Amino acid sequence: MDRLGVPCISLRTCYKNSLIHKSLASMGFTEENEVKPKTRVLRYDTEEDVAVALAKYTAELSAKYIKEKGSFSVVLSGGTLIETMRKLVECPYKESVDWSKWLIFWVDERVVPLDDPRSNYKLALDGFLSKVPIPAKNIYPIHYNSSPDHVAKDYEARLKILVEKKILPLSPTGFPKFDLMLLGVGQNGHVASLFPNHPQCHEKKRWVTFITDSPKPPPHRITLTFPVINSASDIAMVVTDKKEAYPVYVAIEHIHVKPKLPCAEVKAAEELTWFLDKAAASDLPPGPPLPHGPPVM
Ligand SMILES: O=C(O)[C@H](O)[C@@H](O)[C@H](O)[C@H](O)COP(=O)(O)O
Repeated sequence: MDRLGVPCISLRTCYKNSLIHKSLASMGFTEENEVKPKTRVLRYDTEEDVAVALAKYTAELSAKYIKEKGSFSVVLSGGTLIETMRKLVECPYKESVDWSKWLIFWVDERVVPLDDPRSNYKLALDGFLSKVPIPAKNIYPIHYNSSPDHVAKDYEARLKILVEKKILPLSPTGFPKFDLMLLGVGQNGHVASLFPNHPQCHEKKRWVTFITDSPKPPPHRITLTFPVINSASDIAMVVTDKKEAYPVYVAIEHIHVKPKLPCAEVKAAEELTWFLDKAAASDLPPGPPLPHGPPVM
């Protein structure tokens, strides 16, 4: 927060914006044609502030995408994200959001029955989906049926059918294009169920893959792959814990570490927004990051 209580946007973002503005102005574009910046870092004092900001951001994107394309596809993760989404199911958003146009997917799932307490579907159902009128036919859980490989193939096949039916658009990259992904970050820098030093991070063809030795329990998990994650239009990285301060720092400051941290590999097609509370931002330089380029490797 700055002294006026306004969340700090990274100077690097402001710098990028000013370059974008200059080049647009030289091409004769006006503010109306404004291009979104690629990355924003929003720093808040508390987790409560993050929850408030995340609800506003999500509701605004919902209105924008529904106006533009008639639907809003949202990809959820597990962990603390659902709890941080709590303000979205409260006034004014509970009433103002057009929930009938939402489509819900999961970026990852534990290979357990959907009513198992460890299931990301159950987590979202209990904390979010049961509180808003999203039509059941618009909710696409990752079904547990047999082996992790089979579950992953099944979800990929279902996504392909949605693309064929034009319920989901295909991005120019050849992967499905979701409107918004809401991701958490693990202490070891993982996102979704893509863990450092695991081959799933390098998958280039499959839309959905699986892991049977996840360092975060349970070991069997299904996950969307990076080509799908990075084809999403907007991505929010939501982090509100001191435990994740180091991976947040590595990703935002472009620090070279080996193995690479998955959270540093996330790129949105349009805009990546980091929502951080003070604890999650505590390894970043004080105040907004400096307007320099990535550090020399
Ligand atoms: O199912 C999962 O475990 C997640 O999707 C995982 O990627 C999670 O988002 C991170 O581990 C952050 O979890 P926390 O928010 O609990 O730190």
